[in-house]
Amino acid sequence: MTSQPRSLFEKVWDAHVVATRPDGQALLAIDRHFLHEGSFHAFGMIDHAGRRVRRPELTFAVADHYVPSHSRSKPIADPEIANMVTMLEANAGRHGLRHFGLHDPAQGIVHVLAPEQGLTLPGLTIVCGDSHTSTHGAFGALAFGIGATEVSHVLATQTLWQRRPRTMRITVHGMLGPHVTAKDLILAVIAAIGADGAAGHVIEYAGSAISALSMEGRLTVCNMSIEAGARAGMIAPDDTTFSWIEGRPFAPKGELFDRAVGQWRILPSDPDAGFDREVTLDAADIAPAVTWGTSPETAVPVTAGVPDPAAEGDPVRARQMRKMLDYMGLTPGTPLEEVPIDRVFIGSCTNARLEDLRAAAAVLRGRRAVVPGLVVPGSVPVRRQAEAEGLDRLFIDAGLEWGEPGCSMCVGINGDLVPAGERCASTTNRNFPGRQGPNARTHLMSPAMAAAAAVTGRLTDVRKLDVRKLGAS
Ligand SMILES: CC(C)[C@H](C(=O)O)[C@@H](O)C(=O)O
Ligand code: SF4
Repeated sequence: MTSQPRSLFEKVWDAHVVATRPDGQALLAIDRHFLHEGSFHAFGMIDHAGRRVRRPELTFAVADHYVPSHSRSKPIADPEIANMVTMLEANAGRHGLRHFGLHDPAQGIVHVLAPEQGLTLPGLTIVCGDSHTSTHGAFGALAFGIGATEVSHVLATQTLWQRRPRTMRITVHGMLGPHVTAKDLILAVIAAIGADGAAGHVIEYAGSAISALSMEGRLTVCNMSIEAGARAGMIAPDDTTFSWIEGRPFAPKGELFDRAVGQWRILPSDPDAGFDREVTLDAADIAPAVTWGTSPETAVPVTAGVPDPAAEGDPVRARQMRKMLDYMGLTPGTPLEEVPIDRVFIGSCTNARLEDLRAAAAVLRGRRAVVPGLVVPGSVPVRRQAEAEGLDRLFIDAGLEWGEPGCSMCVGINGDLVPAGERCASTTNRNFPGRQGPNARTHLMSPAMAAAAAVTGRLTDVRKLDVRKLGAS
C-alpha cells in the first residue's frame, strides 16, 4: 500500500488532531505550553472559571520580558515591573508549574531557554502567548504564538482549536558567503516575499543553505517567520538537530533518546510532498543586510543606498516609503554605509545565542566601540558559557555593557529603552515606530553587523573589516 506523500507540517499536524469540527477547525493536542509574564490575563480567566491547569507537567513558566538586565542582587525598583515578575511566580506556584524565575540558573528568554533545556523537540506541538514562538520550529516542531483566550484554553484543556494553515516551502539553494548569516538570510526572505507574504501559511525552509545552518542559525530563521506573516516556520530535523538535543536536561535519555531519534527521522517531508506555494532563493545573492524603514521587509544589502520614493511606481507604496523615511530621518540616495548610528543592541530571541555573541565578539576583539551599546545574552547558560570563553571581556573592553538575560531593549518593557530620536543598530526582529522606545529608530541586522556599526559609528559592511574567527574556547 502506498500512502499519500506528506510534508513535515502535515505529519506533525495529522499526529495531533483530536477532533474536527464541521467548520473545518481541528482540535489539536498540545505537547508543550510555555508562559511568560504576559500570561497573567489567561490565569485570571481560568481562575475566574474555577479551573485548574490540565497538564502542569507540560506547562513551563519563564520570566523574560520584565526582568532587569542590570543588577539582580537588589529588588526590582519599579513596582509595576516587579509585580509582573512576581505574578508569574505566584500563578506558576499556585498551579504547580515549573517556573524559571529571575534567579533560576536556567533563566532566559523563553525561546532561547526551551531549546536549550531540551523542552523543544522535533514533532511536537508547542504554543506560547508570544508571536515569536515560531522560533521552536527550527527543530521540526509545529510551534506558534497564541492569544490570551487561547492561552487560557490550553491551560484548562491542553488542546487548541485551529484552522489548518496552508503550506509554503522556501528553498534556499547554494551556500552563504563569508559574514553572511542566518539573519541576513531571513531578512532577504522577508524582503523578497513581504511582511505579509506568508500570511495564513506554515513555512518549511529547505535547501542546502538551510541544512548547512547550525541550530542557532535555524532558530534565527524560524524566529522571524512571523515577520513574514507566517503562522509558523519549520525546518526538517537532521543529525545537526539530534546532536544538539542529546544530553539536554529535559531531552529523552539513553535508549529513549535512540528510540526518539528513530521517530524523528520519519518527520522530514516526503520527496513528492506538495506545498500550496513554493519560493526559491539563491544563497549567493544574499549580502549582509540592514533595514532602512519601519518594517523588516525594508531589508536591503548594506552596500545599497536609501531608496527613493520618487522612483516607486506604486503611489501607495511611495507614500508608505516617505512616511518611513520621515520617521527614520533618512534622505533618499544616501549610501547606507554613511548613516551614523547612536547606539547598538545585541540581544533578543533572534540573536542572543552563543554563536551570535561569538560573531559579535570576533568583530569587537581589539577594537573600541565609538557609540554606547548593550549586549544581553539570551539565557544564563549562554551568559556563563560566553564568560567562560572570555566574550564578556571583549565586549566590556570594547566599551559595551554586558547585561543579564532577558528581552531587554528588544521591546523595552523592562525599562531598557532607546532614547527618542536615537538610531539603534539592533539584532532584534521588529523595527516598527516606537518598538525600542518612543521615537526610537531601529535598524535590524546580524550580530556581526551590529558590532561593525559599533566600531565605526555608522552602518557598516562587516566584510570590509579585518575579522578573524574566535577559537571555540
Ligand atoms: C509581549 C509579547 C506578547 C510580544 C509578542 O507576542 O511577540 C513580544 O514578545 C514581542 O516580541 O513583541
Ligand atoms: S526577545 Fe523580543 S521578540 Fe523575543 S520574546 Fe522577547 S520581546 Fe519578543
